[in-house]
Amino acid sequence: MIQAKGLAKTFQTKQGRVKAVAGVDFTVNAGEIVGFLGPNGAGKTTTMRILTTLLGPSSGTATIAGCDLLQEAAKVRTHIGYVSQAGGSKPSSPVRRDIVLQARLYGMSRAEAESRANEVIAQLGLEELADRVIQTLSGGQRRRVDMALGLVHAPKLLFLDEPTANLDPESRSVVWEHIRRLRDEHGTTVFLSTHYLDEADNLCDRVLIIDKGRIIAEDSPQNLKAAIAHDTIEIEVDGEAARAADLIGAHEEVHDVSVNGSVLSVSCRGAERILADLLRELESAHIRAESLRVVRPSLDDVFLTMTDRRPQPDAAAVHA
Ligand SMILES: Nc1ncnc2c1ncn2[C@@H]1O[C@H](COP(=O)(O)OP(=O)(O)OP(=O)(O)O)[C@@H](O)[C@H]1O
Repeated sequence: MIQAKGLAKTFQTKQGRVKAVAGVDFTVNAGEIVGFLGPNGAGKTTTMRILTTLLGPSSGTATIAGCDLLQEAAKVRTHIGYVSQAGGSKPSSPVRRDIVLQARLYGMSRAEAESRANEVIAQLGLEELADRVIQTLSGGQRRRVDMALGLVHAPKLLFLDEPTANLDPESRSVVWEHIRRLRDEHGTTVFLSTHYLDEADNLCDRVLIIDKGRIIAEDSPQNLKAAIAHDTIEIEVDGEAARAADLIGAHEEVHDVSVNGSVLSVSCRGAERILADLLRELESAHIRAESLRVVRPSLDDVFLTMTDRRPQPDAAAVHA
């Protein structure tokens, strides 16, 4: 659905040249929900604006829904929807009227526009709100109206710029549910930027991490977590914690063991694979495990490590 090749954008400013996007290559397949992550100023919005034909690249190209971004920009626009962070709704308009107007702007007759408005209103659960004036809606409700506007022409591909920024947890999960349904029930491909790593983890099949204008990682949240960060097993033992730490530290899959009172923190790969081994070792040394807990790495760990916000011994391997 998206194939970006060497996309780059340099802005000319009074202070000099700003390389916002430094040559990105990536693919988004039909039916995927892909998250675009990166720290402030990494180049997310610039890349999105290029892909949605709002900004010309300095170099590189892309194919969007089978159309060439540069040669067939008008055709690209018929296949995509874009919901910017600011949204596109008119605050003083009632919901249905704004959606019908948007459909008319896409060239639909009044009857077609009204029928399509009813479809997207139902799709986004806006039936009860259809006659309300947009400025009276909550942030989450308004975000769904913005999405309805972006979907009015039934695009194959929807770009969402930080779809749940500043929403409360409940509104966020409602928006997530609608994004999932868009993909599951309508086959829409979704490319979204987000600052929320839990959003990427919960919602996205794959994430792209961009930093300083370059894509530095591209994989499923699960694979990224497995590649970058260790699991931690916390084991509470009944005495002889130092001897237990020596025993466990000798296991080849164990990266590090630290001791705090009677609790061992075991940093390792594949906790579930080695847990039984570790418990057997302790048992044969007559050390009882009182309790244990497995702590999984989060996508935050991946992000902080990959964007060099936190040093990690294995980061270089993933960068390579
Ligand atoms: N029109 C412009 N003129 C000059 N520099 C720009 C322009 N637009 C963006 N930039 C610069 O390009 C870089 C990337 O900006 P961009 O908005 O794409 O980042 P972002 O990843 O979307 O950041 P954020 O998460 O803060 O929205 C930044 O250094 C920004 O200051």
